Amino acid sequence: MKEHWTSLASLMGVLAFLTSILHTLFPPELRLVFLGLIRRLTRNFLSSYSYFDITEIDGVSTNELYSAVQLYLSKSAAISAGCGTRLSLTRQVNSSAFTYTLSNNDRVDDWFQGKPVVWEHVVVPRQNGGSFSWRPLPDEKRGFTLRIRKKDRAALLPKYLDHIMETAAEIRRRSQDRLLYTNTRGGGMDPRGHPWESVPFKHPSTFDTLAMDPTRKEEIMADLCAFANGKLFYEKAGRAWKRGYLLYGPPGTGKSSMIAAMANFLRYDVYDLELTEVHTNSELRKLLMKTTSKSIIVIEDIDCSLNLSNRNPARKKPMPLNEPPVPEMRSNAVGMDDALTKSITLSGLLNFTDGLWSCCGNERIFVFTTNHIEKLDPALLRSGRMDMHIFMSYCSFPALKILMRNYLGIEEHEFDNGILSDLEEAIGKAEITPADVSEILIKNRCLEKCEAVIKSLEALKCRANKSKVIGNVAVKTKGLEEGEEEEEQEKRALESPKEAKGTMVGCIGKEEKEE
Ligand SMILES: Nc1ncnc2c1ncn2[C@@H]1O[C@H](COP(=O)(O)OP(=O)(O)OP(=O)(O)O)[C@@H](O)[C@H]1O
Ligand SMILES: [Mg+2]
Repeated sequence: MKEHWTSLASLMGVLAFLTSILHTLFPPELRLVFLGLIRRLTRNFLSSYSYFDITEIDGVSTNELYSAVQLYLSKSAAISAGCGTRLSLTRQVNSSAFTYTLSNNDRVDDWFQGKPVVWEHVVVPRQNGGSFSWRPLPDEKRGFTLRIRKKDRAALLPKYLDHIMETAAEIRRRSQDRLLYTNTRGGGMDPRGHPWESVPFKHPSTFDTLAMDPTRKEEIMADLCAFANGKLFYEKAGRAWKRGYLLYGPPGTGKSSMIAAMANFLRYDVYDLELTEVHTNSELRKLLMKTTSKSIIVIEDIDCSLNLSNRNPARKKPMPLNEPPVPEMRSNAVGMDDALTKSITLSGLLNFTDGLWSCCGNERIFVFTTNHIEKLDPALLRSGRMDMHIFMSYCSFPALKILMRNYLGIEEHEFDNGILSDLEEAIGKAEITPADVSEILIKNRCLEKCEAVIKSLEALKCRANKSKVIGNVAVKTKGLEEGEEEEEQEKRALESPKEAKGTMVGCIGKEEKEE
C-alpha cells in the first residue's frame, strides 16, 4: 500500500513538472492547442471508441453531411432523447412540420443495427485572427462528434452514414412542398440551365376522394406501395427502378385526378411533359436527365400530343425553313431521318421511357393518358412497355357512393335501401362520367341531405332516359344513308355536348382517312 502511495506521489510530481514546463514554454493560446492534441492522442490510443468530427463548414463550402445529421437527429433525437437531453424546436419556411434538433453541446444516444452510437453537438466560439476566409464565417464553429465503438466501426460506419443520408433526404422531402414541373419554354433553359419550370403542387385529389371501384383502387395502391418499397427487388432483378402506367378512358373519368392522387399518395413531384414543346429526341433526353428521383413523369393525351395520322410513311415534303418543326411520332428508325426532320419519333419516346436513358435516376413513374387507346401505336401498348393499363370508366355505383360522400357528406349507411337500389339502377343506365355526376352533386350540395339525394337521383334518371333515347337513335342511324347519317349526327350534337364531342372526333377521323 505504501508503495502505491509513493508511485502516485511521484506521478503527481512528474505531472506538476510537465505543467510548469508547459506554462513556461507555451503561450496561453498554444497551450490550448497542445492540450487538445494530448486529449486526442489519449482518445485515439487508449480509448475503445472512435470519434468522428463532422463540421458545419468544410473549408469554404457547407458540409452536406452536417445538415443531413442535423435532420436525421431531428427524427431520432425526438424519439430517443433521455430526460436530461435538451432539444431545440424549429419550423422551416413553407413547412407545416416542426423539427427537433440537439441543443448546443448536448448529447444523444442512437442505435443502429443493434449497436450503440453517441452524437454530441459541439458549438464553440470562433476565434478571431484564425485562418483567412474570403466570405464571412459564422461567429460559432458548429459540428457533430460521432462516437462509435472501435470494434463496430468497420461494419457499421458506411451503412450508418448511408442510412443517415437517406433518412435526411426523406425528411427534407416530407417537410417541403412538392413541385409540379412543366417544360413550356420550348426546349429553352433558365439561367441555371434548368429546362423545367416549377410551381408548388397543391392538387387536393387523393385515393380517398377518387371515385372508382374500391377493389381496383386498392390494387393500384398496393402496386404503388410495392414499387416505392421495391428498391432491393429491382436491384436483385436487374431492372431499372421505374414503373409505367397507361390511363385510358373517356374525358372526365378521372385520369388527371388519378395522377394527382398517385403523387399525393407517394409524395412524389410531378413532371408534366408537354410533348408539343419538345422538338427533337435529344431535347427529350435532356429533359429526362433533369428530372429528379421520386417523381411522376406525365404525358397527358398522348394521342393528341403527337401527330399519329402519318406516323409510318417517311416524310416526303421538305420542311419550310421558316416554319417550326411539327412534332411527329413515327415508329421507324431514328438516325439520319431524325436529324433531318428534327422531330420526336416513337422510338425516341420509347427510349425516353424504356431505354438506357430511362435509368438515369431512380424511383420514377411514367404515366401516359389517352381518351383513344385504339389510336396508339402497338409498340407503346405491347406488354412490358407500360406495366399497368388502367381503364377509367363511366361512373359505377361504388364510385357514385364515393362522390356522394365527397360532395354531400352522406355515408352509405345513411341511405334508405329503396333509394340505394334506385340510385344503382339510375347510374347503371345513365352512362355518365364522374365529372358529370360531380356537376350534378355540386349543384345540390347546399340543399338538405335528403332533398339533395332525391334531386340528384332525378337528374340521374333524366340522364338515363336521355342515354336510352340516344342509344335508340344510334341503332336507327346504322341503317341510314351516309348523307342522312351526317344530318342525324348534327342533330345529336345539338342534343348533347358529350355526343357532340364524339361526333367531331368521328368527322376528323373520316377526313384523315380520306387524305
Ligand atoms: N374518378 C373520379 N373521382 C373523383 N372525381 C372525378 C373523377 N373523375 C372526374 N372527376 C371530377 O371531374 C373533374 C375532371 O376530371 P379529370 O380531369 O380527372 O378527368 P380526365 O379523365 O383527366 O379528363 P380528360 O380526359 O378530359 O383529361 C375533376 O376535377 C374531378 O373533380
Ligand atoms: Mg385529364
